[in-house]
Amino acid sequence: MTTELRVLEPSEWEPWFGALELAFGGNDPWPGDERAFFHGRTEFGRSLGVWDGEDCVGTAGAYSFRLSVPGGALVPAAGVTMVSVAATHRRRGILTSMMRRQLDDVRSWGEPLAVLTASEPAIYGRFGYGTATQGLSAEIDTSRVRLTAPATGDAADGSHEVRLRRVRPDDPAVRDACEAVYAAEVAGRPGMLARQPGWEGLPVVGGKPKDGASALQCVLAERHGEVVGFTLYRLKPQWDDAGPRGTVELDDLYARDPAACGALWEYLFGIDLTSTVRTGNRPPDDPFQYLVSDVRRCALRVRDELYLRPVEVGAALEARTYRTPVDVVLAVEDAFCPWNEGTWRLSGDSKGASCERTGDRPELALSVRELGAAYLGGTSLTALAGAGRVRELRKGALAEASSAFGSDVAPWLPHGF
Ligand SMILES: CC(=O)SCCNC(=O)CCNC(=O)[C@H](O)C(C)(C)COP(=O)(O)OP(=O)(O)OC[C@H]1O[C@@H](n2cnc3c(N)ncnc32)[C@H](O)[C@@H]1OP(=O)(O)O
Repeated sequence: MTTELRVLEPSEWEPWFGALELAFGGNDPWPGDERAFFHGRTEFGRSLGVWDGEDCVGTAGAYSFRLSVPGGALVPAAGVTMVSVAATHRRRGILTSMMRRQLDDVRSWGEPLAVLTASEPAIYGRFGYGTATQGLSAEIDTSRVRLTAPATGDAADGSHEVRLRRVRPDDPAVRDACEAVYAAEVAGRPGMLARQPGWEGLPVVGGKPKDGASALQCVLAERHGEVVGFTLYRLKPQWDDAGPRGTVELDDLYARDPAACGALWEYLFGIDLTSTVRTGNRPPDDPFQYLVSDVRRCALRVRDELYLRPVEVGAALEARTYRTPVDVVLAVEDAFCPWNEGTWRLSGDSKGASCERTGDRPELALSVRELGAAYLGGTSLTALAGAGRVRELRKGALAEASSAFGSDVAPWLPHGF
Protein backbone atom coordinates (compact mmCIF):
# COMPACT_ATOMS: atom_id res chain seq x y z
CA MET A 1 0.00 0.00 0.00
CA THR A 2 1.40 3.37 -0.98
CA THR A 3 -0.32 6.35 0.52
CA GLU A 4 0.50 10.03 0.46
CA LEU A 5 0.00 12.36 3.42
CA ARG A 6 -0.38 16.00 2.42
CA VAL A 7 -1.90 19.28 3.50
CA LEU A 8 -5.55 19.55 2.41
CA GLU A 9 -6.39 21.76 -0.57
CA PRO A 10 -9.75 23.59 -0.64
CA SER A 11 -10.71 21.67 -3.82
CA GLU A 12 -10.28 18.38 -1.91
CA TRP A 13 -12.75 19.19 0.87
CA GLU A 14 -15.71 17.15 -0.49
CA PRO A 15 -13.90 13.79 -0.78
CA TRP A 16 -12.03 14.54 2.46
CA PHE A 17 -15.20 15.26 4.42
CA GLY A 18 -16.98 12.38 2.68
CA ALA A 19 -14.22 10.04 3.90
CA LEU A 20 -14.75 11.32 7.44
CA GLU A 21 -18.52 10.76 7.24
CA LEU A 22 -17.96 7.22 6.00
CA ALA A 23 -15.38 6.46 8.69
CA PHE A 24 -17.89 7.46 11.34
CA GLY A 25 -20.18 4.78 10.04
CA GLY A 26 -22.72 6.53 7.89
CA ASN A 27 -23.52 6.49 4.24
CA ASP A 28 -25.77 9.45 4.96
CA PRO A 29 -24.09 12.80 4.57
CA TRP A 30 -24.46 15.25 7.44
CA PRO A 31 -27.31 17.76 7.12
CA GLY A 32 -26.46 20.56 4.69
CA ASP A 33 -26.19 23.34 7.23
CA GLU A 34 -23.88 21.30 9.50
CA ARG A 35 -21.67 20.49 6.49
CA ALA A 36 -21.64 24.16 5.54
CA PHE A 37 -20.76 25.12 9.12
CA PHE A 38 -17.79 22.75 9.27
CA HIS A 39 -16.72 23.59 5.74
CA GLY A 40 -16.59 27.21 6.83
CA ARG A 41 -14.53 26.30 9.89
CA THR A 42 -11.99 24.11 8.05
CA GLU A 43 -8.52 25.63 8.24
CA PHE A 44 -6.92 24.33 5.09
CA GLY A 45 -3.29 25.09 5.91
CA ARG A 46 -3.79 23.10 9.12
CA SER A 47 -5.72 20.10 7.80
CA LEU A 48 -4.22 16.85 6.57
CA GLY A 49 -5.42 14.23 4.14
CA VAL A 50 -3.99 10.82 3.40
CA TRP A 51 -4.59 9.62 -0.13
CA ASP A 52 -4.45 6.18 -1.72
CA GLY A 53 -4.49 7.19 -5.37
CA GLU A 54 -7.72 9.18 -5.84
CA ASP A 55 -9.22 7.96 -2.59
CA CYS A 56 -9.03 9.86 0.64
CA VAL A 57 -8.24 7.33 3.37
CA GLY A 58 -7.18 9.56 6.25
CA THR A 59 -8.33 12.91 7.61
CA ALA A 60 -7.26 15.24 10.42
CA GLY A 61 -7.66 18.92 11.17
CA ALA A 62 -6.43 21.41 13.77
CA TYR A 63 -8.45 24.51 14.63
CA SER A 64 -6.67 27.64 15.87
CA PHE A 65 -8.21 27.83 19.31
CA ARG A 66 -7.38 29.77 22.44
CA LEU A 67 -8.00 27.80 25.59
CA SER A 68 -8.58 29.31 29.01
CA VAL A 69 -6.18 28.02 31.64
CA PRO A 70 -5.91 28.51 35.41
CA GLY A 71 -5.20 32.19 36.02
CA GLY A 72 -7.39 33.27 33.11
CA ALA A 73 -4.90 33.41 30.23
CA LEU A 74 -6.08 32.34 26.78
CA VAL A 75 -3.42 30.01 25.44
CA PRO A 76 -3.03 29.08 21.75
CA ALA A 77 -4.14 25.48 21.39
CA ALA A 78 -4.53 23.31 18.31
CA GLY A 79 -8.05 21.88 18.38
CA VAL A 80 -7.49 18.44 16.88
CA THR A 81 -10.55 17.37 14.94
CA MET A 82 -12.01 15.39 12.02
CA VAL A 83 -9.69 12.45 12.66
CA SER A 84 -10.49 9.33 10.69
CA VAL A 85 -8.96 6.48 8.75
CA ALA A 86 -10.90 4.49 6.15
CA ALA A 87 -12.09 1.11 7.44
CA THR A 88 -10.11 -0.56 4.64
CA HIS A 89 -6.86 1.07 5.78
CA ARG A 90 -6.97 0.80 9.57
CA ARG A 91 -4.29 -0.54 11.92
CA ARG A 92 -1.47 0.11 9.49
CA GLY A 93 -0.16 3.23 11.14
CA ILE A 94 -2.03 5.95 9.20
CA LEU A 95 -3.36 7.63 12.35
CA THR A 96 0.12 7.48 13.85
CA SER A 97 1.59 9.15 10.75
CA MET A 98 -1.03 11.94 10.94
CA MET A 99 -0.42 12.48 14.68
CA ARG A 100 3.33 12.63 14.02
CA ARG A 101 2.97 15.25 11.30
CA GLN A 102 0.35 17.21 13.21
CA LEU A 103 2.29 17.51 16.46
CA ASP A 104 5.40 18.57 14.53
CA ASP A 105 3.26 21.19 12.78
CA VAL A 106 1.67 22.42 16.00
CA ARG A 107 5.11 22.85 17.48
CA SER A 108 6.27 24.80 14.42
CA TRP A 109 3.19 27.06 14.75
CA GLY A 110 4.29 27.91 18.29
CA GLU A 111 1.17 26.56 19.98
CA PRO A 112 2.06 25.07 23.37
CA LEU A 113 -1.06 22.91 23.66
CA ALA A 114 -3.07 20.48 21.57
CA VAL A 115 -6.58 19.50 22.65
CA LEU A 116 -9.30 17.18 21.42
CA THR A 117 -12.42 15.27 22.29
CA ALA A 118 -12.05 11.57 21.65
CA SER A 119 -14.54 9.25 19.97
CA GLU A 120 -12.96 6.52 22.11
CA PRO A 121 -10.74 7.11 25.15
CA ALA A 122 -8.33 4.34 24.13
CA ILE A 123 -7.01 6.16 21.06
CA TYR A 124 -4.99 9.19 22.13
CA GLY A 125 -3.09 8.37 25.33
CA ARG A 126 -0.26 6.85 23.27
CA PHE A 127 0.22 10.25 21.62
CA GLY A 128 0.51 12.03 24.98
CA TYR A 129 -3.05 13.25 25.51
CA GLY A 130 -4.44 13.06 29.05
CA THR A 131 -8.02 13.53 30.24
CA ALA A 132 -8.09 17.13 31.41
CA THR A 133 -11.78 17.87 31.90
CA GLN A 134 -14.93 15.97 32.63
CA GLY A 135 -18.54 16.69 31.80
CA LEU A 136 -21.48 15.99 34.06
CA SER A 137 -24.61 14.49 32.55
CA ALA A 138 -27.95 14.34 34.32
CA GLU A 139 -31.40 12.92 33.83
CA ILE A 140 -33.49 14.66 36.44
CA ASP A 141 -36.90 13.39 37.50
CA THR A 142 -38.53 16.77 37.87
CA SER A 143 -41.80 15.21 38.99
CA ARG A 144 -40.00 14.26 42.22
CA VAL A 145 -37.03 16.60 42.51
CA ARG A 146 -37.59 20.21 43.56
CA LEU A 147 -35.15 22.96 42.75
CA THR A 148 -35.13 26.05 44.94
CA ALA A 149 -33.46 29.10 43.45
CA PRO A 150 -31.60 31.40 45.84
CA ALA A 151 -33.36 34.58 46.91
CA THR A 152 -32.82 37.33 44.37
CA GLY A 153 -32.21 40.14 46.89
CA ASP A 154 -34.27 42.26 49.19
CA ALA A 155 -34.81 45.48 47.24
CA ALA A 156 -38.34 46.61 48.10
CA ASP A 157 -39.07 47.59 44.51
CA GLY A 158 -38.03 44.16 43.26
CA SER A 159 -35.15 45.67 41.26
CA HIS A 160 -32.90 42.68 41.99
CA GLU A 161 -35.37 40.41 40.31
CA VAL A 162 -34.39 38.36 37.31
CA ARG A 163 -36.89 38.53 34.48
CA LEU A 164 -37.08 35.72 31.96
CA ARG A 165 -37.89 36.38 28.32
CA ARG A 166 -38.41 33.87 25.54
CA VAL A 167 -36.64 34.87 22.32
CA ARG A 168 -35.59 33.47 18.96
CA PRO A 169 -32.15 31.85 19.27
CA ASP A 170 -31.21 32.83 15.71
CA ASP A 171 -31.98 36.55 16.22
CA PRO A 172 -28.60 38.31 15.76
CA ALA A 173 -29.19 40.59 18.76
CA VAL A 174 -29.98 37.57 20.93
CA ARG A 175 -26.88 35.77 19.70
CA ASP A 176 -24.72 38.80 20.53
CA ALA A 177 -26.19 39.01 24.02
CA CYS A 178 -25.67 35.28 24.61
CA GLU A 179 -22.13 35.48 23.26
CA ALA A 180 -21.36 38.27 25.73
CA VAL A 181 -22.53 36.08 28.62
CA TYR A 182 -20.43 33.19 27.28
CA ALA A 183 -17.39 35.45 26.85
CA ALA A 184 -17.67 36.68 30.42
CA GLU A 185 -17.36 33.11 31.69
CA VAL A 186 -14.33 32.04 29.64
CA ALA A 187 -11.45 33.47 31.64
CA GLY A 188 -12.87 32.29 34.96
CA ARG A 189 -13.28 28.66 33.97
CA PRO A 190 -10.28 26.69 32.66
CA GLY A 191 -11.00 24.49 29.66
CA MET A 192 -13.30 26.87 27.84
CA LEU A 193 -12.54 28.09 24.34
CA ALA A 194 -12.56 31.77 23.46
CA ARG A 195 -15.04 32.00 20.61
CA GLN A 196 -13.27 32.13 17.26
CA PRO A 197 -15.01 33.92 14.36
CA GLY A 198 -17.86 31.82 12.99
CA TRP A 199 -18.11 29.52 15.99
CA GLU A 200 -20.93 31.60 17.50
CA GLY A 201 -23.21 29.71 15.06
CA LEU A 202 -22.44 26.37 16.70
CA PRO A 203 -25.20 26.39 19.37
CA VAL A 204 -27.86 26.95 16.71
CA VAL A 205 -26.42 24.48 14.17
CA GLY A 206 -25.86 21.92 16.90
CA GLY A 207 -29.32 22.51 18.35
CA LYS A 208 -31.34 21.41 15.30
CA PRO A 209 -34.46 19.36 16.01
CA LYS A 210 -33.50 15.72 16.62
CA ASP A 211 -35.23 12.57 17.80
CA GLY A 212 -38.69 14.10 17.82
CA ALA A 213 -37.65 17.13 19.83
CA SER A 214 -38.71 20.70 19.09
CA ALA A 215 -36.61 23.36 17.44
CA LEU A 216 -34.09 25.07 19.70
CA GLN A 217 -35.66 27.43 22.21
CA CYS A 218 -33.97 30.25 24.03
CA VAL A 219 -34.83 32.06 27.25
CA LEU A 220 -32.88 35.07 28.44
CA ALA A 221 -32.45 36.09 32.06
CA GLU A 222 -32.42 39.87 32.34
CA ARG A 223 -31.93 42.34 35.14
CA HIS A 224 -32.52 46.07 34.53
CA GLY A 225 -32.72 45.19 30.82
CA GLU A 226 -29.26 43.64 30.83
CA VAL A 227 -28.86 40.02 29.78
CA VAL A 228 -27.32 38.18 32.74
CA GLY A 229 -27.91 34.61 31.59
CA PHE A 230 -29.54 32.41 29.00
CA THR A 231 -30.56 28.86 28.32
CA LEU A 232 -30.91 26.93 25.07
CA TYR A 233 -33.04 23.80 25.12
CA ARG A 234 -35.44 21.67 23.11
CA LEU A 235 -38.72 20.13 24.25
CA LYS A 236 -39.49 16.52 23.53
CA PRO A 237 -43.18 15.87 24.09
CA GLN A 238 -44.31 12.43 25.13
CA TRP A 239 -47.64 11.08 26.35
CA ASP A 240 -48.76 7.84 27.93
CA ASP A 241 -51.94 6.61 29.62
CA ALA A 242 -51.15 8.62 32.75
CA GLY A 243 -50.75 11.83 30.78
CA PRO A 244 -47.83 13.98 29.71
CA ARG A 245 -44.23 13.02 30.47
CA GLY A 246 -42.19 15.19 28.17
CA THR A 247 -38.48 15.93 28.42
CA VAL A 248 -36.52 19.15 28.46
CA GLU A 249 -33.31 18.51 26.51
CA LEU A 250 -30.91 21.11 27.86
CA ASP A 251 -28.14 22.25 25.51
CA ASP A 252 -26.72 25.34 27.20
CA LEU A 253 -27.16 27.39 30.33
CA TYR A 254 -24.88 30.24 31.32
CA ALA A 255 -25.46 32.82 34.00
CA ARG A 256 -23.45 35.66 35.42
CA ASP A 257 -24.66 35.29 39.01
CA PRO A 258 -26.36 32.77 41.29
CA ALA A 259 -29.78 34.43 41.08
CA ALA A 260 -29.86 34.30 37.28
CA CYS A 261 -28.55 30.74 37.32
CA GLY A 262 -31.19 29.63 39.84
CA ALA A 263 -33.99 31.39 37.94
CA LEU A 264 -33.09 29.65 34.69
CA TRP A 265 -32.87 26.22 36.29
CA GLU A 266 -36.15 26.81 38.13
CA TYR A 267 -37.76 27.71 34.82
CA LEU A 268 -36.52 24.50 33.17
CA PHE A 269 -37.76 22.39 36.08
CA GLY A 270 -41.21 23.96 35.89
CA ILE A 271 -42.12 23.66 32.20
CA ASP A 272 -45.59 22.16 31.99
CA LEU A 273 -46.10 18.75 30.36
CA THR A 274 -42.52 17.71 31.15
CA SER A 275 -41.24 15.49 33.93
CA THR A 276 -37.56 15.12 33.00
CA VAL A 277 -34.68 17.51 32.41
CA ARG A 278 -31.87 15.80 30.54
CA THR A 279 -28.46 17.24 29.83
CA GLY A 280 -25.32 15.70 28.44
CA ASN A 281 -22.45 17.95 29.42
CA ARG A 282 -22.54 20.36 32.34
CA PRO A 283 -19.59 21.56 34.44
CA PRO A 284 -18.77 19.02 37.19
CA ASP A 285 -19.41 21.76 39.77
CA ASP A 286 -22.68 22.97 38.22
CA PRO A 287 -24.68 24.85 40.89
CA PHE A 288 -27.93 23.00 40.16
CA GLN A 289 -26.64 20.02 42.18
CA TYR A 290 -26.65 22.18 45.29
CA LEU A 291 -30.16 23.55 44.71
CA VAL A 292 -32.07 20.29 44.29
CA SER A 293 -34.05 18.44 46.93
CA ASP A 294 -32.87 14.99 45.84
CA VAL A 295 -29.55 14.73 44.03
CA ARG A 296 -29.86 10.95 43.73
CA ARG A 297 -32.84 11.29 41.44
CA CYS A 298 -30.76 13.47 39.13
CA ALA A 299 -28.87 10.41 37.80
CA LEU A 300 -25.57 12.24 37.66
CA ARG A 301 -22.68 10.75 35.67
CA VAL A 302 -19.27 12.12 34.78
CA ARG A 303 -17.52 11.46 31.51
CA ASP A 304 -14.13 12.27 30.05
CA GLU A 305 -14.44 15.35 27.87
CA LEU A 306 -11.35 17.35 26.86
CA TYR A 307 -8.03 15.62 26.23
CA LEU A 308 -4.99 17.85 26.47
CA ARG A 309 -1.40 17.42 25.35
CA PRO A 310 1.39 19.81 26.27
CA VAL A 311 3.22 20.25 22.95
CA GLU A 312 5.90 22.49 24.47
CA VAL A 313 6.15 21.58 28.13
CA GLY A 314 8.06 24.70 29.22
CA ALA A 315 5.77 27.18 27.43
CA ALA A 316 2.65 25.31 28.53
CA LEU A 317 3.56 25.29 32.22
CA GLU A 318 4.53 28.96 32.08
CA ALA A 319 1.22 29.93 30.48
CA ARG A 320 -0.88 29.19 33.56
CA THR A 321 -0.71 30.30 37.16
CA TYR A 322 -0.60 28.11 40.28
CA ARG A 323 -3.06 28.08 43.16
CA THR A 324 -0.32 27.88 45.78
CA PRO A 325 3.42 28.59 45.51
CA VAL A 326 5.38 25.78 43.88
CA ASP A 327 9.04 25.13 43.19
CA VAL A 328 9.58 21.63 41.92
CA VAL A 329 11.81 19.75 39.49
CA LEU A 330 9.81 17.57 37.13
CA ALA A 331 11.25 14.61 35.23
CA VAL A 332 9.08 14.41 32.12
CA GLU A 333 8.84 11.38 29.85
CA ASP A 334 7.62 12.00 26.32
CA ALA A 335 8.45 9.26 23.85
CA PHE A 336 6.30 10.71 21.03
CA CYS A 337 7.62 14.30 21.30
CA PRO A 338 11.15 13.79 22.63
CA TRP A 339 11.91 17.52 22.67
CA ASN A 340 9.94 17.59 25.95
CA GLU A 341 11.91 14.79 27.60
CA GLY A 342 14.08 15.62 30.59
CA THR A 343 14.06 17.68 33.76
CA TRP A 344 12.29 21.01 34.15
CA ARG A 345 12.20 23.35 37.12
CA LEU A 346 8.74 24.82 37.59
CA SER A 347 8.52 27.82 39.92
CA GLY A 348 5.24 29.63 40.19
CA ASP A 349 2.41 31.04 42.21
CA SER A 350 -0.92 32.76 41.65
CA LYS A 351 0.73 35.58 39.70
CA GLY A 352 2.88 33.71 37.18
CA ALA A 353 5.43 30.99 36.60
CA SER A 354 8.70 30.06 34.99
CA CYS A 355 9.56 26.62 33.70
CA GLU A 356 13.06 25.99 32.46
CA ARG A 357 15.34 23.10 31.79
CA THR A 358 17.54 22.17 34.70
CA GLY A 359 20.26 19.71 35.62
CA ASP A 360 18.93 19.55 39.20
CA ARG A 361 17.82 16.30 40.75
CA PRO A 362 14.22 15.40 39.76
CA GLU A 363 11.57 15.56 42.51
CA LEU A 364 8.50 14.32 40.68
CA ALA A 365 8.47 11.96 37.69
CA LEU A 366 5.59 11.71 35.26
CA SER A 367 4.82 11.38 31.58
CA VAL A 368 3.52 14.17 29.41
CA ARG A 369 0.12 12.47 29.44
CA GLU A 370 -0.21 12.93 33.20
CA LEU A 371 0.95 16.50 32.84
CA GLY A 372 -1.83 17.00 30.29
CA ALA A 373 -4.39 15.46 32.63
CA ALA A 374 -3.34 17.69 35.53
CA TYR A 375 -2.74 20.84 33.49
CA LEU A 376 -6.15 22.49 33.87
CA GLY A 377 -6.48 21.55 37.52
CA GLY A 378 -9.20 18.95 37.06
CA THR A 379 -7.18 15.79 37.72
CA SER A 380 -5.05 15.82 40.85
CA LEU A 381 -1.42 14.79 40.75
CA THR A 382 -2.02 13.05 44.08
CA ALA A 383 -4.73 10.92 42.50
CA LEU A 384 -2.45 10.09 39.58
CA ALA A 385 0.31 9.19 42.05
CA GLY A 386 -2.15 6.87 43.77
CA ALA A 387 -2.47 5.09 40.45
CA GLY A 388 1.31 4.91 40.12
CA ARG A 389 1.29 7.33 37.17
CA VAL A 390 3.24 10.03 39.06
CA ARG A 391 6.24 9.19 41.24
CA GLU A 392 7.40 11.34 44.14
CA LEU A 393 11.20 11.49 44.35
CA ARG A 394 11.48 14.19 47.03
CA LYS A 395 9.25 13.92 50.09
CA GLY A 396 6.69 16.71 50.05
CA ALA A 397 7.03 17.49 46.34
CA LEU A 398 3.81 15.70 45.46
CA ALA A 399 1.60 17.55 47.95
CA GLU A 400 3.19 20.88 46.99
CA ALA A 401 2.72 20.36 43.25
CA SER A 402 -0.70 18.78 43.55
CA SER A 403 -2.07 21.68 45.54
CA ALA A 404 -0.49 24.20 43.15
CA PHE A 405 -1.88 22.57 40.00
CA GLY A 406 -5.45 22.43 41.37
CA SER A 407 -8.27 24.72 40.29
CA ASP A 408 -11.11 25.82 42.57
CA VAL A 409 -13.39 26.17 39.55
CA ALA A 410 -13.75 22.81 37.80
CA PRO A 411 -12.27 22.94 34.30
CA TRP A 412 -14.89 22.30 31.65
CA LEU A 413 -15.27 22.19 27.89
CA PRO A 414 -18.80 23.25 26.97
CA HIS A 415 -18.95 21.71 23.49
CA GLY A 416 -17.18 19.38 21.13
CA PHE A 417 -15.49 20.53 17.93
C1 LIG B 1 -10.35 14.05 17.65
C2 LIG B 1 -11.22 13.14 16.83
O1 LIG B 1 -11.55 13.47 15.74
S1 LIG B 1 -11.74 11.67 17.52
C3 LIG B 1 -12.29 10.65 16.16
C4 LIG B 1 -11.44 9.46 15.89
N1 LIG B 1 -12.01 8.76 14.73
C5 LIG B 1 -12.86 7.70 14.83
O2 LIG B 1 -13.17 7.21 15.89
C6 LIG B 1 -13.43 7.16 13.52
C7 LIG B 1 -13.37 5.64 13.44
N2 LIG B 1 -12.01 5.10 13.67
C8 LIG B 1 -10.99 5.35 12.83
O3 LIG B 1 -11.13 6.10 11.86
C9 LIG B 1 -9.65 4.68 13.11
O4 LIG B 1 -9.88 3.45 13.72
C10 LIG B 1 -8.70 5.51 14.00
C11 LIG B 1 -8.50 6.90 13.43
C12 LIG B 1 -9.30 5.67 15.42
C13 LIG B 1 -7.38 4.76 14.14
O5 LIG B 1 -6.69 4.79 12.90
P1 LIG B 1 -5.56 3.69 12.51
O6 LIG B 1 -4.90 4.19 11.28
O7 LIG B 1 -6.19 2.37 12.51
O8 LIG B 1 -4.58 3.82 13.75
P2 LIG B 1 -3.06 3.29 13.76
O9 LIG B 1 -2.93 2.13 12.83
O10 LIG B 1 -2.13 4.42 13.54
O11 LIG B 1 -2.98 2.78 15.26
C14 LIG B 1 -2.04 3.21 16.20
C15 LIG B 1 -2.22 2.44 17.47
O12 LIG B 1 -3.45 2.83 18.06
C16 LIG B 1 -4.26 1.67 18.29
N3 LIG B 1 -5.64 2.05 18.01
C17 LIG B 1 -6.09 2.68 16.90
N4 LIG B 1 -7.41 2.88 17.00
C18 LIG B 1 -7.80 2.37 18.18
C19 LIG B 1 -9.06 2.28 18.84
N5 LIG B 1 -10.18 2.74 18.26
N6 LIG B 1 -9.09 1.70 20.05
C20 LIG B 1 -7.97 1.22 20.62
N7 LIG B 1 -6.74 1.29 20.04
C21 LIG B 1 -6.67 1.85 18.83
C22 LIG B 1 -3.76 0.66 17.29
O13 LIG B 1 -4.06 -0.66 17.70
C23 LIG B 1 -2.28 0.94 17.30
O14 LIG B 1 -1.71 0.35 18.45
P3 LIG B 1 -0.22 -0.25 18.43
O15 LIG B 1 0.68 0.91 18.12
O16 LIG B 1 -0.05 -0.79 19.81
O17 LIG B 1 -0.22 -1.27 17.35
